[in-house]
Amino acid sequence: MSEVVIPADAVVPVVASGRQKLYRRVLKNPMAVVSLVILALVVLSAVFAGQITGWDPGRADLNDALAPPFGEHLLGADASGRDVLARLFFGARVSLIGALIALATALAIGIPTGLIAGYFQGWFDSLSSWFASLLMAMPGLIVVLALISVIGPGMVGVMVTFGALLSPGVFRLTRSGVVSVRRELYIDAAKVSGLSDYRIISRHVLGVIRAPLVIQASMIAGIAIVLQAGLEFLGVGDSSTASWGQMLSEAFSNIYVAPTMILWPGLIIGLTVGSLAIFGAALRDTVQGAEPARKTRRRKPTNEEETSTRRLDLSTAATAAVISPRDGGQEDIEPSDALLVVRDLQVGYPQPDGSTTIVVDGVSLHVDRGEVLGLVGESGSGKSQTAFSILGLLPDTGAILGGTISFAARTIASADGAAHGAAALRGRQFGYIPQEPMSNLDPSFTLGFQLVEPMRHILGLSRPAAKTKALELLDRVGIADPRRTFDAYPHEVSGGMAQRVLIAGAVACDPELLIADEPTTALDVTVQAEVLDLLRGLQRERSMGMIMVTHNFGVVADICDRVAVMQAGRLVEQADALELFDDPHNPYTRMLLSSTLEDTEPRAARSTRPVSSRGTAR
Ligand SMILES: Nc1ncnc2c1ncn2[C@@H]1O[C@H](COP(=O)(O)OP(=O)(O)OP(=O)(O)O)[C@@H](O)[C@H]1O
Repeated sequence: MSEVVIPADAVVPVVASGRQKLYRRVLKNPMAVVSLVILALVVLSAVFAGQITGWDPGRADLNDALAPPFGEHLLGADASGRDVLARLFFGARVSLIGALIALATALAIGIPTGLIAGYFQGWFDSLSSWFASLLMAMPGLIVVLALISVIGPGMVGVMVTFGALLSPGVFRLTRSGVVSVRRELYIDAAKVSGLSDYRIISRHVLGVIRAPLVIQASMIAGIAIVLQAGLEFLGVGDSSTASWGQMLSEAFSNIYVAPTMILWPGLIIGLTVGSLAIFGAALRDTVQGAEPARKTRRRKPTNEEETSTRRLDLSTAATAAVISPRDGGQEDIEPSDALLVVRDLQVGYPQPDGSTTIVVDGVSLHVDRGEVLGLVGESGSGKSQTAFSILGLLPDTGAILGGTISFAARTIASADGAAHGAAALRGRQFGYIPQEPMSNLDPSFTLGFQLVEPMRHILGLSRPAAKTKALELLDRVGIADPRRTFDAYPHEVSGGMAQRVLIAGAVACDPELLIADEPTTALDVTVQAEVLDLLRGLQRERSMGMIMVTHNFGVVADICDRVAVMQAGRLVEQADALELFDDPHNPYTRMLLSSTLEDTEPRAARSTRPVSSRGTAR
């Protein structure tokens, strides 16, 4: 069976305003317009075949046998005296319905299996990929001929079989499209906002493969028409109904007597299949031409970060073995009413050789209500892995190997895998602010849609109520023109605005715990301070607990009440922020402090902070 190949770079989302105006751009392409007109004429002639020709396609009159064109019969009559034009138009019905059946079957099998395999992967992916390869290796025509000998020449059975044999192409296209986006940060962001897998797949993933699927569908329809005509030509179709393949076969038998007879079915098959292919190509060109480059998942470190990391790397070896008196960050004063408690957390990645890479080891910390905990350390020290463990968003290859995580006195994660509470808390009690605002927004949807959707799903708000709340939130996070931003697509706003939108989204469902993963790193320095002010303001007015993941002690000085310092997956020191700045015990902490603060002063004076309920300065 011939495979329909869509180039990998066609697997791109139809985005932004491009999506709205796609049909307009397609209509500006002359090839697309011509092919659409031809396809429309074929469809109309099939639908109104009886009215247009006035002839019964099965009515034979030997007096008219092989009558020439432009007489009583516009395109002449065949060897049995049947009207060629009527048979062409009625034959179009057979071809179009056959193509639709094959197409529907291919899409019905290929799309769901491709979505599930690409999104969830695992055993289903392996099994379905193996099965798709098996189907593609089958000689399609022979399978269909064998089937016809068993079930007879009925069109439905034959075209369903064609569709099933063409479905691996759809499966592969869908799967590769899903795989290319499933690791995108905006998919993680959608998970964090509490959306179910079904909603993420239907809204964020399916949108990416919509355009390439349309292209693939046009090609499958063309192939189905050709294959069906080929079968009819070989005489294995239903001879009682007029069809293009049957007309070709009859014309071929009389080619020396009436050579023009072969022209009409050949022409209409060629025009229809060619138009489908040209329309698919025009659509692909339009989509690709309009596509802005998709942001990559991983951000390139800034020069400042690179320098900082290099500085840290030089001194890490010297400090690695030293643990301070406030060592290991082990919690000896964990309050009984703490909002979040992490005890002896160990996270690891099993390796193919049977060993396990431990990336977080024995981390214990807590966050009180209304408290900001800074989680600090150099790149690779395990900050994000700790945060993702709390959010229940570790990659499939990673696992919690030891310890527990409790939220509001309920265990939500443990090494035995018995507790999986984080998924239910995401978007509700847990809010998350990511590092790279742009990558965490789906380019296919407006910012407003991305704010409203979780609110409708999680808070059960109506669309107008969710929109009103979204506009209020946009106003609260300092967006100058909330309505315009609400209707904008991610590429139409600046990084700072995008981060404000994500902050609005993170607090939209009134979370109790906000986890901010280096929320200012990707922003311009002038915007960083404003975003920190905003976060601090929101955190205070809502009394949220907050974990601020950062490598920057300037940020800690600005916003954190307590600090936990991580090095190589372990906590090396944990203390009140004031104490830590005044008297860092651990050499690694001292080295971090000196490397971060050597060029800059903390922006806010710490003495201006209020005193928390636990008596720690903020
Ligand atoms: N999917 C993964 N598979 C294996 N190891 C991983 C994976 N993700 C992260 N790690 C490892 O876990 C360790 C901790 O990574 P983590 O992302 O938590 O660091 P980080 O302190 O947040 O750094 P950064 O500030 O650069 O984000 C690193 O050594 C990293 O290589």
